[in-house]
Amino acid sequence: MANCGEPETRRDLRVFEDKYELTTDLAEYISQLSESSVNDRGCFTVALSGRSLIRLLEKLSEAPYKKTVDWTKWYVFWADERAVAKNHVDSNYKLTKDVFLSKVSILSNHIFSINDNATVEDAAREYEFTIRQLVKVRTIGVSESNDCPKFDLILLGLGPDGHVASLFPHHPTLELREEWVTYITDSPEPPPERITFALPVINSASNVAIVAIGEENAMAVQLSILTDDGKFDACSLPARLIRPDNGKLVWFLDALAASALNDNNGEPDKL
Ligand SMILES: O=C(O)[C@H](O)[C@@H](O)[C@H](O)[C@H](O)COP(=O)(O)O
Repeated sequence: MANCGEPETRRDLRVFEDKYELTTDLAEYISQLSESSVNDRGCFTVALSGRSLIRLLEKLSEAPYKKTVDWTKWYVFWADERAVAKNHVDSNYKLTKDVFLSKVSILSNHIFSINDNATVEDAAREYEFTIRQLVKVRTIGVSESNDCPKFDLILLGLGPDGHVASLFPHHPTLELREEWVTYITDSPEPPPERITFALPVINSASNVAIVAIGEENAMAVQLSILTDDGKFDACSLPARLIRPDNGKLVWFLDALAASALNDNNGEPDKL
């Protein structure tokens, strides 16, 4: 069993009555980060993942955000993608396009989807190369502590097994330190072939949000946020390894996903 080290517990928890309240606050959070990044750096780089999480982004295509967000300054990436055609129902790109990208005015040359015409190995290498070029010209920032890209925001869904992006429990990808983008061919959830950001890239972001909805995620949420007792194997729960070096981590939870938290191991913000 690999030992990935144990993150210190950091809790910025936002717990909402239901998915609708969560969606409203998430949209506001993203729009505020977009505004501050555009003010500070002239652009906003965001990497997406998840399925239900991506569906929540539809809120940003509605009033007031459709008009108030400076979409032309957005650069969109995927923290993970499935190795399927871009028009396949399982494609994260397709889902994002259908529910969000097709409804806002992000420039098409600012949308960095992953090549669906290459092997996963080549697609991962190509994607990392693209990101390296954008870091060179500082469209994507660079981490102060290593040479990793510093995305303004990385949005992560959470699987009931504690996976984030396509980083699954006990998978060797959790050990990667040099690669920025990697691939797997043995995903425990279909489809088996996927491309994913490695942990150092996620942990170099300025902001990371983990979004979990529903009772099926309650145990993974509880174990991810649980105070370290020194014995917990973090690699059994990749979400525990999300610890931005210099950035902020926020958990967005609906009441069902937060239902296994209690006063001893979590103190959700009162909203
Ligand atoms: O392509 C994927 O399968 C996703 O990126 C995946 O890894 C996701 O993060 C979790 O399955 C939970 O996602 P949701 O909670 O957003 O559905």
